[in-house]
Amino acid sequence: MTPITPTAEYVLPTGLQGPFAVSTHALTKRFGAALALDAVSLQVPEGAVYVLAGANGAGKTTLLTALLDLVRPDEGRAEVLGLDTHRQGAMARAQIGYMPGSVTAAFPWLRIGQFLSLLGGYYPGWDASYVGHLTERLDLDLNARIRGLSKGQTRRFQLVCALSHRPPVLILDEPTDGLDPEMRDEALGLLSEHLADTGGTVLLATHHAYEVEGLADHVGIMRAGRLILQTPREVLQSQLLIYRADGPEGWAGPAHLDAQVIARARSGREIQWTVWGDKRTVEQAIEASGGVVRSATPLGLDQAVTALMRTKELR
Ligand SMILES: Nc1ncnc2c1ncn2[C@@H]1O[C@H](COP(=O)(O)OP(=O)(O)OP(=O)(O)O)[C@@H](O)[C@H]1O
Repeated sequence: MTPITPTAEYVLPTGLQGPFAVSTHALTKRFGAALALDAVSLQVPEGAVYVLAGANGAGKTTLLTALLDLVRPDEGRAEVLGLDTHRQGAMARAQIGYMPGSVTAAFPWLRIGQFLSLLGGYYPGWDASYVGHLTERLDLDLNARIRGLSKGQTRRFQLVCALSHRPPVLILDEPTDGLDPEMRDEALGLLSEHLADTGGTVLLATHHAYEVEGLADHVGIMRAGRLILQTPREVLQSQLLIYRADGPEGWAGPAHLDAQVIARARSGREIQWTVWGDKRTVEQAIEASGGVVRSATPLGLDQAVTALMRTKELR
């Protein structure tokens, strides 16, 4: 099959409904000449597991760090649970469990247990037994010094720090990066338990959407500083389908589809379209052109994200 990259511009609806646990309003950030965030208006509904995808350098980390007020936007503003992330930064951060994308951990001379005791002092509802449960599940030695941790151990330690105070909002930057498969499953299991216990909201950036296939219910895709799409998962599944169809010798499919073709491929007489649009409308267009639709199937989360990331332009 030879995929054909479309050249048209696409307009995809968002359809997101509030209240939003995290929202940004035309957030813009420049690093010199580089436009890292271009008027980003993110909307993460309360209780959502929102997956933020995008190629390297798309602006995901800049967006997440702006929510922590670690990066100051040039324009626009952001809110977490209704708190302005700059003017009410300390209050907003108290609501957030944050796992950074980098493996650098603070206070490298401390032991894990010492650091967690220190952290607990900032949270009135700190539950030491829950923290013990987290460190045990992620196989962390409380006596280990932070500076001596491997990359994967540091990532596990960072995840414990993010979850330990049971925050209502989790912001996780590549949470499984550096984890071996067993620890990745353990980490995702803890995340799932956290969600069941707290009913909280998760915003996570990842290059591996398949890992959160079972958790994610909202998707946002960034490209070159722009949020080119954000949508509930069920909209993705009902609107973005792969159509497999064939027709008589020489059949090339409908000249025009009243929907947005994300990708096309041909194998012998079978043509495959990845299309965003109303299923019945697409099927009727294929049939009207003399084709027979053999199947119309939704894409898995990872497939959908990859297909949408590859399109030339989404607005
Ligand atoms: N501190 C900085 N100074 C200068 N440019 C920066 C800085 N931080 C980010 N950038 C630039 O901003 C853009 C967005 O970077 P960002 O790290 O947010 O992307 P990303 O989507 O998280 O990428 P990745 O998937 O590789 O982690 C890139 O062009 C990057 O080079």
